[in-house]
Amino acid sequence: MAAAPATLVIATRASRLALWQAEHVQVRLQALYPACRVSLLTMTTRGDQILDRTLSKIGGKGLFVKELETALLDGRADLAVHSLKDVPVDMQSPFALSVILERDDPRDAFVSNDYPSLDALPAGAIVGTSSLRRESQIRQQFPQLKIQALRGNLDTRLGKLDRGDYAAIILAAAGLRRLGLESRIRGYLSIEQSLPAAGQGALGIEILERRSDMHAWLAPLASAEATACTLAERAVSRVLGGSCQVPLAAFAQLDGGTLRVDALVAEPDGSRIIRAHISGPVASAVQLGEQVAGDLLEKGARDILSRLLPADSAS
Ligand SMILES: NCc1[nH]cc(CCC(=O)O)c1CC(=O)O
Repeated sequence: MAAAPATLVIATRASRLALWQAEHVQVRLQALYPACRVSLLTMTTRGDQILDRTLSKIGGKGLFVKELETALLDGRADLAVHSLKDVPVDMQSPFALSVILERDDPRDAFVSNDYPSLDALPAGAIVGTSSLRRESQIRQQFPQLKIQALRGNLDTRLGKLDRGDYAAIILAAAGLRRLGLESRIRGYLSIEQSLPAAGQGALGIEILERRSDMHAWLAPLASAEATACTLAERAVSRVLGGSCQVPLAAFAQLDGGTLRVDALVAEPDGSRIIRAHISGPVASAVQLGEQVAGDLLEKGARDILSRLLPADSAS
């Protein structure tokens, strides 16, 4: 292995969640390499600046990653820390996802000041989420509720709830926990009730592919379990051409040496949800994900995707 690094610079977005994640990795790297100076390079991305339109209409998750990648290319930073959920599945050379860290709670959380759960909401109550994945699953189970868009960082979203714009909002439990906001969680949507997004709750570290020194330095941070699970989940999204324009969920769990992968594709209005699952050896994580995606396509996901995506990107 290469000699320990003298300095490491972590590129990060400026949101409180991004900073928590970057600082978490900073602390872990500092513990691994006590003599190294590990610092943060904080930047505001295009995705952070655009608050008035829904993300799915303006080009999606890549918006949050581009500026950070430029810093890697310029040599201003050595690594970028991301919520894995926000990292495009088609990451390409010269960039690489080097390691995936241990996963936090992957579930979606129910947050409300007035109600304990989705079941308790009266007909017509407004639930905030901008995720088509969450929207389709909630609409199928609770057609009497109204779903309305909810954008902004976690503090902004909670502020909109507190202002009374929504009866309840749905957020990733992991993000709330990281910001010390776990007390805002009134309940959890079970995995069955709201199948999570690929990578939800896990952190990924992006570097330049050619930095073999960085790969070696980061390797001790990897979680074998989270890596296997999220490889399968991201394989599902890759085959289905996943983006935030598609209600798509993929979640894998490891039980001994057996990986179980669950996935779904839905009509945004929840009128139809196509599900598939598979179990197999953890060493075949990617193939298991690809197989589940193939099952979904055969069961009707192809029709849904071809309507939701431009003709050439639905496979
Ligand atoms: N979509 C934005 C985003 N990206 C990562 C998280 C939370 C942390 C995670 O899921 O890993 C969130 C907030 C949310 O979905 O409520």
